[in-house]
Amino acid sequence: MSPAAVETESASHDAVPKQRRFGTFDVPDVATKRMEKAGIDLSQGYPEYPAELKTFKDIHNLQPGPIEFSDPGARADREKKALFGAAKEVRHLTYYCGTEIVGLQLKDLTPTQLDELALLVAERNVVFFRDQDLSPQQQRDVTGHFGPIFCQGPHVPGVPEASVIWSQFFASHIRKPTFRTPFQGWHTDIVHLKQNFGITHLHYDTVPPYGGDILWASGYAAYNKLSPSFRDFIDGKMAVMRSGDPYIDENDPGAGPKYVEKIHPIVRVHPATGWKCLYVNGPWVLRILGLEKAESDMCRWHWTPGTSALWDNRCTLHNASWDYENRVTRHGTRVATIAEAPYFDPKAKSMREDLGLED
Ligand SMILES: O=C(O)CCC(=O)C(=O)O
Ligand SMILES: [Fe+2]
Repeated sequence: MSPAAVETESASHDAVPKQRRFGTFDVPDVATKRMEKAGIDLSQGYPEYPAELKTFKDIHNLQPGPIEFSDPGARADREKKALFGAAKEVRHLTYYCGTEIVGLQLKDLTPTQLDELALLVAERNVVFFRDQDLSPQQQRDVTGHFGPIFCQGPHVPGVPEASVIWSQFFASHIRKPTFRTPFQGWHTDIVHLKQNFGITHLHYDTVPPYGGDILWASGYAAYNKLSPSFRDFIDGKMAVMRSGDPYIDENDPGAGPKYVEKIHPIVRVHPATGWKCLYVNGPWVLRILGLEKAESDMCRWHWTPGTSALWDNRCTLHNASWDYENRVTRHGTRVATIAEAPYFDPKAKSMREDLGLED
C-alpha cells in the first residue's frame, strides 16, 4: 500500500468513533444499534465492576461438586456432513489451526450442526463466521449448546451470560488510569477452576479497520513440537496453575483479593478428538516451548464487524494484539462454557500419531 493510501485510510478511521452516552458510559454506535435491536435497555449503562466483583466472591467455592458436562463434539458425525453440506464454503486458515465457515448464520444452526461445530472447533482449535446477525441473547443460546455457561466481568444488561469485551470501557471504569488489556500474551482463559472453559464464543460488533487481531495457537501441535523424550517426560505431570487476577474468597473476605490456584495436568486429552495437547497458561508459563518456530501452528484473524470466533480453551492458546492501543473502538460480547476437569490418559494418542503425520 502506498503511503498516501495509508494517510487517507487512517485519517478516516482515526476520527472519534460515533458513540452514545448512557450514564457514565459512551457506548459505540454499532454496539448500541445491536443492543437496541435486541431489546436491551442500555439506560443504566453496563453493570459496574465493583458489583461484578461480588459474583467473584465465592470463586473458591464456585464448583463445590462436579458440573455435568458431556462434550457435544464427542457424539458428532466425524465427517460433519450436516454442517459442511449446508455451508457455502469451508476454508482452512493454516495447516493445523483455524477454519472459516462461509454462508451460515450461527443462530440458524440445528443441534446436529452444532454438535459437528463443537467437533470442528475441537479439531481446528478456532472456527470463524463473518457477517453474523447475532444478538447477545442468540449468542448465549447458540453457545449454551456446548456446555454450562460461565460469565465473568461486566455483562450485557439483562443477559448475565454475555460478558462485555471492551478494553476502552475496562480502561476507564475498571483499572484507572491506564490499562493494557489482560488478554495480551499467550494464554488460555481461566485455569483456576476445577472445570475450566471449553468452547468460548467471542463476537465483535465494533472493530478497528486495522489492528486488534487475535492470534490462536494449537496446543496439539505445540505438544508435537516437543522432542519425543520431552513429551514422555511431561506426560502425566501436574502443575499448579494460578489465576490471572486475584479474587475475594467468601470464606475469608477480610484477607482481600487472593490469587486462586489449582493443580492440573500440563498435558491433557480432549474428550472429543482424543488427542493429547499441551495445557499451559501465561501467568504460569512464560513462554511456550517451541512456539517461536511454530508459525504454521498459529492462525491470525483480522476482525470485521459482526464476526464470531469460537475457540476451544482446552487445546488452544490465544493472544490479543495490542497494536491498536485503545485508540480506536473495539467492542464485543463473549459467552464461555465450562468443560470437563482436565485429565490425562496415558493411552491417548497425539494428533500426529492419530492422523499418521510425520513428526
Ligand atoms: O479481544 C480481546 O481483547 C480479548 C480476547 C481474549 O483473550 C478473550 O476474550 O479471552
Ligand atoms: Fe483470553
